[in-house]
Amino acid sequence: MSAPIQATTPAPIAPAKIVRFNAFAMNTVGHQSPGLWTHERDQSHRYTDPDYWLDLARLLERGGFDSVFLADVLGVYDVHGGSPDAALRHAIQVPLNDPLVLVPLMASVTRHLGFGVTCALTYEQPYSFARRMSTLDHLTRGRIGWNIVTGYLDSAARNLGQPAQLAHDERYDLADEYLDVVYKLWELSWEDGAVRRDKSAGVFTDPAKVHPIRHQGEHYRVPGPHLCEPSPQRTPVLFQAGTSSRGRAFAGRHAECIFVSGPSVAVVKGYVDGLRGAAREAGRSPDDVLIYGQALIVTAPTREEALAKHEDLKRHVDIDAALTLLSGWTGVDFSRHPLDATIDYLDTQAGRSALASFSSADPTRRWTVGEAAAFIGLGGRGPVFIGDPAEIADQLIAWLDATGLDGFNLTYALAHETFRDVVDLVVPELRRRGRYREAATADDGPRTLRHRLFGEGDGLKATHAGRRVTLSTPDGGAEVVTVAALSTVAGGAAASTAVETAVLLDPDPASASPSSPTLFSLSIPLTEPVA
Ligand SMILES: Cc1cc2nc3c(=O)[nH]c(=O)nc-3n(C[C@H](O)[C@H](O)[C@H](O)COP(=O)(O)O)c2cc1C
Repeated sequence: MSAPIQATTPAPIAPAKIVRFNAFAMNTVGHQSPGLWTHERDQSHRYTDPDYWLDLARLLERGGFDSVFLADVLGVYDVHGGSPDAALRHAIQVPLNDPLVLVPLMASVTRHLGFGVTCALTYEQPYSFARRMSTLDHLTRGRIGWNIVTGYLDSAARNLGQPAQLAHDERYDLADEYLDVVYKLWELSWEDGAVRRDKSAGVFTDPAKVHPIRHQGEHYRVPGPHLCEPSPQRTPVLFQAGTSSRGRAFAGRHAECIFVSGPSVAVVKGYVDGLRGAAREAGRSPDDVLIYGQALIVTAPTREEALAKHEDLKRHVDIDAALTLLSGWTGVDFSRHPLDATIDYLDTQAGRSALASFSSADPTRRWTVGEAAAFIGLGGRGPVFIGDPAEIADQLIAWLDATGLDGFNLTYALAHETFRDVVDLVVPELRRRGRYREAATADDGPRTLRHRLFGEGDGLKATHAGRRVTLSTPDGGAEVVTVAALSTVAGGAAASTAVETAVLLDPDPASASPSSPTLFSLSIPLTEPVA
């Protein structure tokens, strides 16, 4: 006799992940498609015109993009041929204006779009930088993000008072301490209730609720307090884009959103797995980070039109310009190598991922210099998806499934035509499939960028719960703790007692090594008022 059939509850099916879009731009001509500025339809030569940026902001808002990511470097690309000539001739990220000042402009015509702005921490003191970010977080009503970079161009260091840039791993060590300082300024210096604006009592700020941070580290000494009152997010959403082993460790510790660039599923999947692993090692959930892969979309209403468009774009790629870009990214002067030479990996003091993505990151593929230049010529170091809107949606979803990405950091070939095609053709197709956020309605209140990305909360806690931090205790000792929720440390009434009580959960001396994150190494009671 057969066993009675038992009713089973079917396992709940997880809803399919939405596809996220981020727009990759820079306050310059061309950006990631060297040579394309010469195309008659490209508008990027208008980068000095405020309307150029206002139009882009309105377009991305209409398309429901998570954010616009504004890249930046502080030097010229002079590795190729040992001079800036090629960069100047081909407009390879020069001329280049400041990205930060675009933000209030673009924020003034949008309510939801986030801003991931690149600022190199290497050349600026954390105290003044923290104020600039707080100001922008106020002015955008909580939509600012910071792409944390340490730079990769020696030309930047030489112009900013250093003989050469710091060595690769040292830059990340510096960055860890920098983050330590700015977290303290943003999260711990002002309690939530510090600003009273009490006209009848004549008290604007309660001094008992504003604290020094007394940071004394290897590179920085910052007594505090922070100059700004708490902004909607306090800490801007933290973006990062390094995949070397040191870069991954840094990202695992700090990043909430990560950008990766790789030419194939194999390379990108390797990056994604490594980065999620690094988040786990830092005591966070691997899904606490959103990872966006670089990509270019070439689309049109029909497949034939899209293919023709792609052929037309390819005709404007300039190989010498592409090599100028690649040389700057990698620190290798590719003008000295024939186009048919194969690329091997070597450690340089520039960024390491760019070279690795055409060599060691995929051992099954050997790239020649010419192939790599042609590849990055259209859309930089990511794949190019070509087809009608349905074909594009299929490709995006297939990449998401195969790599574990959360979304795409979209480059353009033609400004702003490429993004307009995405917004008008691809976004509606993804929405039809339930794979894209719905259009914002008038009822959708403005949300902070962090809330919009992670679905809850405005503060760092939304993604940093679970991480381990080292606290210096008042008696000079150190204690490694797991943060249950950053709200217990960050601001508010709880902050005054958090150091001794709420935050000291799960002491874990095993991980108390010098490399442990030292997020809140406070050696002062948080209740201490400003002297
Ligand atoms: C998509 C993407 C965008 C980047 N944007 C910038 C940037 O705007 N400015 C900058 O100095 N570095 C930028 N970088 C470089 C990274 O900050 C980092 O230096 C690089 O990825 C190498 O890191 P790694 O050696 O740890 O792999 C970017 C990297 C990627 C992948």
